[in-house]
Amino acid sequence: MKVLLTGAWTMIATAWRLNPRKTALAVVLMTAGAVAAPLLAAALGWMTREVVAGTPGRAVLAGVAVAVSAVLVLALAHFAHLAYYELSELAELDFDERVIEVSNGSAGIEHHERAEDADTWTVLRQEGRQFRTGLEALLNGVGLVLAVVLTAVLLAVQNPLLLLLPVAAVPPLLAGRVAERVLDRARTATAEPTRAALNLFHLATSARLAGELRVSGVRDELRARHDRLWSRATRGLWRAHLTATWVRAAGQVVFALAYIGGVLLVVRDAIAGRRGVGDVVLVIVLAAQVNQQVATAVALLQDLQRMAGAYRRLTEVTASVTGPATAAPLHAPPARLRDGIDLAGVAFTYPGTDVPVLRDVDLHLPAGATVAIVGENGAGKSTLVKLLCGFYRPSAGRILVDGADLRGMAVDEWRARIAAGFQDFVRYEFTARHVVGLGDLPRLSSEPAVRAALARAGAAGVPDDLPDGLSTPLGKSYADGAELSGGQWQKLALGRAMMREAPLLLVLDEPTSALDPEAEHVLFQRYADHAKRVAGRTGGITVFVSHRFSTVRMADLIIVVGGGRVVETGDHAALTARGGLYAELFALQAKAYS
Ligand SMILES: Nc1ncnc2c1ncn2[C@@H]1O[C@H](COP(=O)(O)OP(=O)(O)OP(=O)(O)O)[C@@H](O)[C@H]1O
Repeated sequence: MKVLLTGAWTMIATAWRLNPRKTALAVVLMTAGAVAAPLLAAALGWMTREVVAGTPGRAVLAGVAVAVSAVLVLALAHFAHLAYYELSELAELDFDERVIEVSNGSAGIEHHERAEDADTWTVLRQEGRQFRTGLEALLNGVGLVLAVVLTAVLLAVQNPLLLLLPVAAVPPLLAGRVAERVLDRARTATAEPTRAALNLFHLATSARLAGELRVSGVRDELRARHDRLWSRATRGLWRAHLTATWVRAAGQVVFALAYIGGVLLVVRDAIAGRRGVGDVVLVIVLAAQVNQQVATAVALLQDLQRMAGAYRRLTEVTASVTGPATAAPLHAPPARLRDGIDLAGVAFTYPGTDVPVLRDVDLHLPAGATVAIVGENGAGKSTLVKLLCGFYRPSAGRILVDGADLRGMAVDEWRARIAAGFQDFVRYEFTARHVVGLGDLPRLSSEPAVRAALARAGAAGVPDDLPDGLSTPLGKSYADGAELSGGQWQKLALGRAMMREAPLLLVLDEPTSALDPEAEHVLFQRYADHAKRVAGRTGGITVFVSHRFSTVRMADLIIVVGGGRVVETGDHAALTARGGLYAELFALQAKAYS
């Protein structure tokens, strides 16, 4: 009940915050429309009484009352729709924005890894779409409460025993709540196959992946898997719907019996001459309305419960993402790096798994250095980079920035001093200028800054190939959006990473995989020169992950990762002379190219 009231309150408060005038109008119209229904029953009873009594003048008056209340019942709800339609659009948008904010508002990204949170996100994305129904239910509910009160008064005047009718409405209400809980549990339980099926659907319909899917001929396989996942999800939901229907039906039977009893009570009074025909008509219509009110209340309660559930999930996920507030004051990153970054006994295990991905990592990344991380697939290179960016906290050990623990540093401020380019970069469908400028928000639209960043990324020529230069909208979101090649997208993403001119840490995690080795080599050479100049001022460290040894060999320090441990460190000359894993990998690649 508390969840329900909190959800209802949050909804009405949201609607009021978004547009108080429309909220008030919708409440007034909905309430008046709902109250008009019992008034219609009263007017019908009155009209019947006047007709039976043979008073035509009063009967006509009562007829007008019947007509007016009938029109109000039909028309007011319709006008209320117009008022809350816009409100529900705004409220849905507001809900989506909160989900986006929570999804991206945390320091780390663990909440995207935990399976139980992933299920909550899936349900949240779906439930957000139901906002319209939730708000409509709430507004209807306000009117319904008044209508129920008025109906109860009219029934009590006829026979106090008839007040048991609304009481008999309680079992269907409770049954409705139980049924919704059954459905809610099923929705959470089937979130995993639903998420997997949606993922397959996006994959199978993505324009970007269409080529690979065709060549590998996996269409039927994907369809079969999609089918199996949906069947699993639907089976679970169907079973829950069946149970819910039985539970609801049992509740409704209780009310149906009470309804029959109530009508018989007044009919008996009428036969005994204690009541007139008008009273019988009134009770028959009112009792039917009580039935309808109960059905509406059950439906509204379900909608409200679903919305309340969505709010509860959002609140829970917000709390789990934000975590408890840290008591100790956080320190700011240094203005410039003097010593560098140290990793002391660092180990890391991904949330929800129990195999450590990194162990016993002790490293010193000197200020101003260019550092390459190499190793075989799955060795832990990207994980190391993510720890440096503060996406995750080490499970053991410490990362020290000029001696200060990263754990105690204000993550937002640390991020503001980092620039990063990843293999999985974002294809923002904005103008080319903004696609790059987003790398440094204060200079989002600055043409000189964007061009300089593109030059550092070896991508100065990309805008020249676009119909409207940097002003060209990119991607399929626009009718006239230009579509870029994978390499062009990657170059713009690299430009974005280069927007911050003097970061303390620049991480490049295979951001050049779509470029040819020579282009990658030239780019790193150019960037390393720039980095050296900037490093003189800020002591900034460049860390890059690459499988190409022609690039790697340029680094001041090469870190070789193998099986979750650092197996070798040194520069190219020292490592080749050592004849270890690096020398082996280097020789293998050199042979492949020769
Ligand atoms: N989000 C995650 N959750 C659980 N395990 C993960 C996650 N990301 C990576 N891993 C595991 O951690 C190990 C190291 O992955 P990582 O991405 O750091 O390797 P990598 O050296 O960068 O590999 P590659 O060269 O293929 O990019 C792998 O075994 C991988 O399965």
